[in-house]
Amino acid sequence: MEREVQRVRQAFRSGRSRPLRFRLQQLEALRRMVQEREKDILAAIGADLCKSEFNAYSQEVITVLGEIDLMLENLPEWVTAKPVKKNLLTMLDEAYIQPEPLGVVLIIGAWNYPFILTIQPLVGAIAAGNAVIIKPSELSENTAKILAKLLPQYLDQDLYVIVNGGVEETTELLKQRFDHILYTGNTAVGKIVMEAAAKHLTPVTLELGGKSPCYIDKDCDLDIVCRRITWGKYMNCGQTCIAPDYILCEASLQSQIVEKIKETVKEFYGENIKESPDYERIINLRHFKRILGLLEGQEIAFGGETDEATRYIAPTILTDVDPETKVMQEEIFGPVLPIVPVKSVDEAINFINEREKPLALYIFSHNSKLIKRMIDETSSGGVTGNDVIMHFVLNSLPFGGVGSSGMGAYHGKHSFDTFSHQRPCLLKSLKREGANKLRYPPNSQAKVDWGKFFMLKQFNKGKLGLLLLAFLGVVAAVLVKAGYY
Ligand SMILES: NC(=O)C1=CN([C@@H]2O[C@H](COP(=O)(O)OP(=O)(O)OC[C@H]3O[C@@H](n4cnc5c(N)ncnc54)[C@H](O)[C@@H]3O)[C@@H](O)[C@H]2O)C=CC1
Ligand SMILES: CCCCCCCCCC(=O)O
Repeated sequence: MEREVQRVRQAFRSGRSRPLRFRLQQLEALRRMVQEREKDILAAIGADLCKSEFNAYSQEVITVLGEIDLMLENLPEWVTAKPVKKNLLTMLDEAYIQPEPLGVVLIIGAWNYPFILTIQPLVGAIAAGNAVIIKPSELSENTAKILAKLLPQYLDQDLYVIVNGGVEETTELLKQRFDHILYTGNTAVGKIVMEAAAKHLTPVTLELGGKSPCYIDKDCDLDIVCRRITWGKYMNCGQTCIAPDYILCEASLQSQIVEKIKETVKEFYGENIKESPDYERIINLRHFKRILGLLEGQEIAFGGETDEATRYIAPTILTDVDPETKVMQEEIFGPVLPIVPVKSVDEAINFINEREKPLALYIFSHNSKLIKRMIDETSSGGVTGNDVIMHFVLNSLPFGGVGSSGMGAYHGKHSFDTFSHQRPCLLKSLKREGANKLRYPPNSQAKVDWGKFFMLKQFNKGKLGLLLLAFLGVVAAVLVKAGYY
């Protein structure tokens, strides 16, 4: 592993990942890969998660293509140095921020959206001029294999390297020195990643999980609310990090919510959900059994059917859920939707604030003041009001967690920034030494007074002095303009 990382570092040091033209070429090559090998990619995702081609395309491929297009369009502007505001001391100098690549980036992906969660960060890392080691999840083995086959056919083979394997390989990788690590996965492993990164002072972006609450106010259109929640909760069989994990609402709304979700499930997946090409399966037996364990002792208001052989779990709703039970203690990551009754919005806000900061918060209400109030009085990685999931899709919004749901963010320009160092540059002239002498020893009250004038715009010599100084300023400006200084 050490040799592999060294090889990538050597390639980075060659400097060829830096020029804008090269970055654009690589992004175009990646886009060609996705377009030319679309069938293979969709088949691999399909085999991992029992997902239809339509769903694999619309949930994973579209967003990646959109991200590449955005980079291709905006990269020339983003890589350009940005001049910054100057002060009196630096008004004749050049001052700007130059984004520069960080170096060798490690991207560790998760299995639930195995394509987008590795390729979307890769797009950002290439755009920012880095070399990259990509470690897809071993649980989505078909996607991991197809990526290992395709990426070297389209991208520079020394700069962008894929390493497949499990915990052992990831552990070995994490011993190496990187310039940034972006990890997507569960919070416990997030701590392992951060600990390993700390040994090299490597910055991390941690895209973790958690329990994302969904508050439903009684002032709303329940038909629409339930349709949107049904889509976001049962998409990918509930294995979405920003799926609404549980519902908070007044007890009286529960039965209507159950009825409306039930109707929508029928509308979306038909009478026989098992036959629906739009309904996925649980990734493996371990997760299947874990989710079944969460149902123990619960009041199942809808669903609950399971089939171990195909790892099928029906869209399920639990009502009157006790917050102390297991299903409310860990992220569900499956098609089980608990409803926890609360008496008021205040109680909902307290409920959210008493727990770890979630990755997403969803609030449904006609009352925009209530939505804003909940945003102001809680914290979460992101928020969508009156819908679910959709803040992930808008790539002008940074995507990431806060507290135990993660740190740092990516998507669009935010990815470019995450994988860049914003390098402050001040370029002075070797002339104009007269003004510089004010900061050299020996120091004096007069120099301090000049320092106060330049840095704090304070002048303590009375009105006459100020007038004189203004006059000198005008003379200096004229001289500068005329090129005498
Ligand atoms: N914030 C976000 O964008 C997302 C967060 N997630 C979260 O990820 C979780 C599901 O993913 P996981 O089951 O964790 O995915 P996983 O089992 O695929 O693990 C993710 C990566 O961590 C590596 N890994 C696993 N155990 C390790 C260990 N002991 N040491 C070093 N590396 C290790 C794996 O090789 C894999 O590449 C959920 O909590 C979900 O909410 C999932 C998708 C998106
Ligand atoms: C238009 C639907 C796009 C859905 C993409 C969802 C990917 C979320 C990744 C995750 O949160 O685990």
